[in-house]
Amino acid sequence: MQVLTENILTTTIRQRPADSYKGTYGRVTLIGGNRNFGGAIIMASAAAVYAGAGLVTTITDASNQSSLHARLPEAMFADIQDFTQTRTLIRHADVVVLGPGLGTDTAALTTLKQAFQAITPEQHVILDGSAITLVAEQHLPLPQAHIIFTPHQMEWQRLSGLKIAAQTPAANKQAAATIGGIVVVKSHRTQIYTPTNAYENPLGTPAQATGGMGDTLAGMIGGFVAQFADSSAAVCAAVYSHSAIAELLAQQQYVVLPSQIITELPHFMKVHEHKDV
Ligand SMILES: NC(=O)C1=CN([C@@H]2O[C@H](COP(=O)(O)OP(=O)(O)OC[C@H]3O[C@@H](n4cnc5c(N)ncnc54)[C@H](O)[C@@H]3O)[C@@H](O)[C@H]2O)[C@@H](O)CC1
Ligand SMILES: Nc1ncnc2c1ncn2[C@@H]1O[C@H](COP(=O)(O)OP(=O)(O)O)[C@@H](O)[C@H]1O
Ligand SMILES: [Mg+2]
Repeated sequence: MQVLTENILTTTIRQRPADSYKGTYGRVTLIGGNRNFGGAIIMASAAAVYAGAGLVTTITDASNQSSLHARLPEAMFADIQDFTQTRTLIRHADVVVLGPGLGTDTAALTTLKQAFQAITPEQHVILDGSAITLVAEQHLPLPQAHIIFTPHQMEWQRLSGLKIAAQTPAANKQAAATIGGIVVVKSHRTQIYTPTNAYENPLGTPAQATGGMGDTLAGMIGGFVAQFADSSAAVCAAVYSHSAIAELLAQQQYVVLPSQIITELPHFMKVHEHKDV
C-alpha cells in the first residue's frame, strides 16, 4: 500500500493552458438528489464546479431546481423524470457522477437503470452513495465504462460482501479486482484501489465527520477526472485535497463543513498546481 504525499497534487494539477476554453476542462453530468436529499447533489455539483470542471449539468428532482440555482448558478439543471433529456445529457458528458442523494426507492432504481443504458464505454462514471447501495442490493449489471466507486465502509460491505471488520487491505484489494474499476474505500484513513496499485490517504480529521462530506468528495473526483488525463492520479489527488483542506480548516474549527471545503478548493488548487519552470 503506497501512502499518498503532497507530490500527487503537483504531478496531477496542471497549470491551465492559455489556449483553452470551457470544453477543454470537461463536461460533468451529475444525477441524484430526490425530494429529501437535494443538498447531496447540490454539494456534489458545487464541488465539481469549484474543482474546475468546464461544464456542469445537474439532473435532479424538480423540487431542487431553485435551490440549486440559488446556490450554484454555474450549473445547468434537468428534471430527473425526463429520461429522454437524461439520455442526451449523459451521451454528451465526459464524466457522470451517479448517486449522491438519489435514494433507493423504485423511482431511483428506474433512473439508475436508464442511466446505465445511456452510458458509453469511453466515459468515466463515479458511483456514490445510493447508486452503490442499489447496485449491490439489486445485483445490477454494470455498464461498460471507466467506473470509480466511492463507498463508505457500510456501502463497501454491501457491494463487496466484506463485513466492516473483514475489510483488510488484502481482502479489499481482492474484492476491488473482482468488481473492477477504481474503488475508493472511505473511512478515517481512506484507501484507493486501482487496477494496478493500492494507495492510502494519510490525511483526514474527525472534523470531517458530517453529512455531505462524501457527496462533496464524489463531485470533486468528477471535476478532477474531467480535467486531468490520468484518472487514477486524479482520484488520488481529489481524495488527498479533500482531506488536506479539511485539516487546514480544522486547525481553527471544531467541525469542517462540506461547503467550506468547496469554497476553499480553487485557492488550494492554485497553490498546488504544477509550475512550469
Ligand atoms: N444533505 C443531504 O442531502 C445528505 C444526503 N445524503 C445521502 O443519503 C443517502 C444515504 O447515505 P447514508 O450514508 O447516509 O446512508 P447509508 O444507509 O447508506 O449508510 C449509513 C449506515 O452505514 C453505517 N456506517 C458504518 N460505517 C460507516 C462509515 N464509515 N461511514 C458512514 N456510514 C457508516 C452507519 O452507521 C449507518 O447505519 C445517500 O444517497 C447520500 O448521498 C447523505 O450524504 C447525508 C447528507
Ligand atoms: N473521522 C474521520 N476522519 C477522516 N475522514 C473522515 C472521518 N469521518 C468521515 N470522514 C470522511 O468524510 C467522508 C464521508 O463520506 P460519506 O459517509 O459518504 O458522507 P455523506 O454520504 O454524508 O456525504 C469520507 O470522505 C470520509 O473519509
Ligand atoms: Mg456518502
